[in-house]
Amino acid sequence: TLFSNKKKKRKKICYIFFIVVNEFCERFSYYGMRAVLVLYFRYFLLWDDDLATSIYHAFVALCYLTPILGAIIADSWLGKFKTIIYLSIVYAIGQVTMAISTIHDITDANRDGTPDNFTFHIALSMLGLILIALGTGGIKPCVAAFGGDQFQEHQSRQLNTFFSVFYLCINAGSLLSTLITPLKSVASTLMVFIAGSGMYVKTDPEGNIMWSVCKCIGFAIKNRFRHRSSSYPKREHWMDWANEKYDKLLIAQIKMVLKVLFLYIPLPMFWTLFDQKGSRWTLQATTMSGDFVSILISTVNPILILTLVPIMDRLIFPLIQKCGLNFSPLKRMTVGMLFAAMAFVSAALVQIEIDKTLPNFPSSSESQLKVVNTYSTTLNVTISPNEHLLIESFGSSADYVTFDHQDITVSLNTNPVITKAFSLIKGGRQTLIIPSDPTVMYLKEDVKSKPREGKNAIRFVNGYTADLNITNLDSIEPSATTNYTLVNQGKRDFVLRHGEQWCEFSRKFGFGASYTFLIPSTVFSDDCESITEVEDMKPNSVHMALQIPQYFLITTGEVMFSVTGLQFSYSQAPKNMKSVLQAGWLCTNAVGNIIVLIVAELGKLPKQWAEYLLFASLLVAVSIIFSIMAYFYTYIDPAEIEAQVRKEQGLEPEEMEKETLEMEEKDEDQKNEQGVKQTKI
Ligand SMILES: NCC(=O)N[C@@H](CC(=O)O)C(=O)O
Repeated sequence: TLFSNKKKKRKKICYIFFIVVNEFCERFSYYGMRAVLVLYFRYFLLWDDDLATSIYHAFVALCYLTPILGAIIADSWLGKFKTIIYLSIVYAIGQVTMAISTIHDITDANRDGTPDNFTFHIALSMLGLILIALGTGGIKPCVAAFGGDQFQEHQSRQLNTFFSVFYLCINAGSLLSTLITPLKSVASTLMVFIAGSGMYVKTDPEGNIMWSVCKCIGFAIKNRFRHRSSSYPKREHWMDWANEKYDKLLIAQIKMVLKVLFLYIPLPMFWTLFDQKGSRWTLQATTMSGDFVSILISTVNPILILTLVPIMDRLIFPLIQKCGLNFSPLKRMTVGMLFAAMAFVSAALVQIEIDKTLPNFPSSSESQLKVVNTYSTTLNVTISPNEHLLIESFGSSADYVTFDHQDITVSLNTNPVITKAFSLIKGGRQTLIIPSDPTVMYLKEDVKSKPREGKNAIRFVNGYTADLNITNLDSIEPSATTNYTLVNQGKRDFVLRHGEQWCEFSRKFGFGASYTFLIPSTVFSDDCESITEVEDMKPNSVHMALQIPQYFLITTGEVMFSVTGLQFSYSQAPKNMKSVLQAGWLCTNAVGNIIVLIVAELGKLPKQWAEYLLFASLLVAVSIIFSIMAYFYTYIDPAEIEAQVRKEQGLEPEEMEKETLEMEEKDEDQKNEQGVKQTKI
């Protein structure tokens, strides 16, 4: 017996291995594609930021809505195993379609590097994304539930460990996807999963269960309405009004599912906060300093998951249990929400620090102006009505001057005095460039937000007497100013050239700054030494490491909330509705994403830190509601309830046991048979 038990255990570990590796590959493919999706929208399809972000969130929301479809197919029709296989094929076709849509040569007849028919690429990529959403979402509730199905009722500890390992694999896949190309992984996902085919415990679908559930609920509501008069005796549960027509077992199962789904109502709020990691927090990072921005953003969550899941599972939860505290799944989920709320408080504190260092940008009714003087002497600049600035040659005004009107007149104390009228841009920042010939002074528009991704915006004013060529920039005419160019952090070299003459100019950049470099007429004679720099926007000074606490808190929250939610959804579902409840759980994520979309569309509060605090407070309020709901929830053992109902229906427990034994034996025989067949092959 001992030998055969050990053998069984080894066999189980082996086929669980196929399932978790399958999940690893699938998540690798999904996250790898998702990581470059916004970039594809921005730089290939040339969509603006808002459209790219909205379509991205809509796609993510779709990926979490399609699980309902997958669950219906699995539980009512194909069974989980076949659903996973077929929808994985759809998934692979989606990835291939998406990949083809990125080949610009298909419509680039003139070979200029830009597709000629954007509609074709957009249509193809949208089709690809829909297929991917159908594939990834469709299989998602089935894979988790299918993994759970491999365990027997008494193996609840192993089941919990399975879900933790499952979650680890999800995040290992997502972590690695940032390093390797995702396409090949869909094919490997399928192969790994099929490889374990002969070993799995496959539960058969039980007819069109969803349709029966809907009909049964509909009948209960109708019947209750028909018997609304007080002369009819009350029933314990409103679903009991379906007793006249429907099987007691089905009604009991629906009651179990509805009880859990009701509990899910407040949960999308957690995901609303969680999903802002990829949007608001990423934007926050671009206003901070530190050279690990992209690595931090794409890897910190999975790395923390890989560390925290084992710590929680092996250390924290057992320790809490040892202290005699009952840290039930719903309590864990509540604490998870509170951690997410704390993460947003931490984000608000970081934001307050960042705000202290941010420039004072103009409001929509104001205009800001700075003055740069490349004239040969110091100038006294008067801007009507009462702004007086003294600006040295090859220098600038100390900071931007803010006006609440747009029409200004500028006077220079040259001989004769030069006066010129300008109209400023409302809500904009501009620089008045005074060239060597001040009569042609002109306005140049400045950046009015922090350069993206921690880059630096730089431009040059040519005070040299002839055209100049600067590395990577078009040639600049005398007295002209280039448009901004974005440069990365670190040391950058620029070569300035005019005919045979040249000099090299080096500059070390931080993050998120903006500079105007003034090139004097002596530039070649002093080997670029005399180039002066005007700081239009200071570099970011709050270090990105300050974001680590918020990532740590939200990931701790995720481990408590998401891993537990996954286990809870499986354990509280009746056998024939496991995938349906997994889909219900995933839907909370979809709704969370949709809320992010709506919030983004409605716009933000004027202060970002206030928005973070608002979200934190909302989640605290929601977690209080959830804890009250959880207090009234009684954990159930679906198998026990089903057995009890069967018993009430006249099926004796012995008969049931016999039936189960027979089924298990049949299963075992089937597997042995397949094993023999495989060996023969
Ligand atoms: N750390 C993100 C993560 O693990 N996400 C999971 C859970 C989910 O999105 O519902 C996943 O990608 O499956």
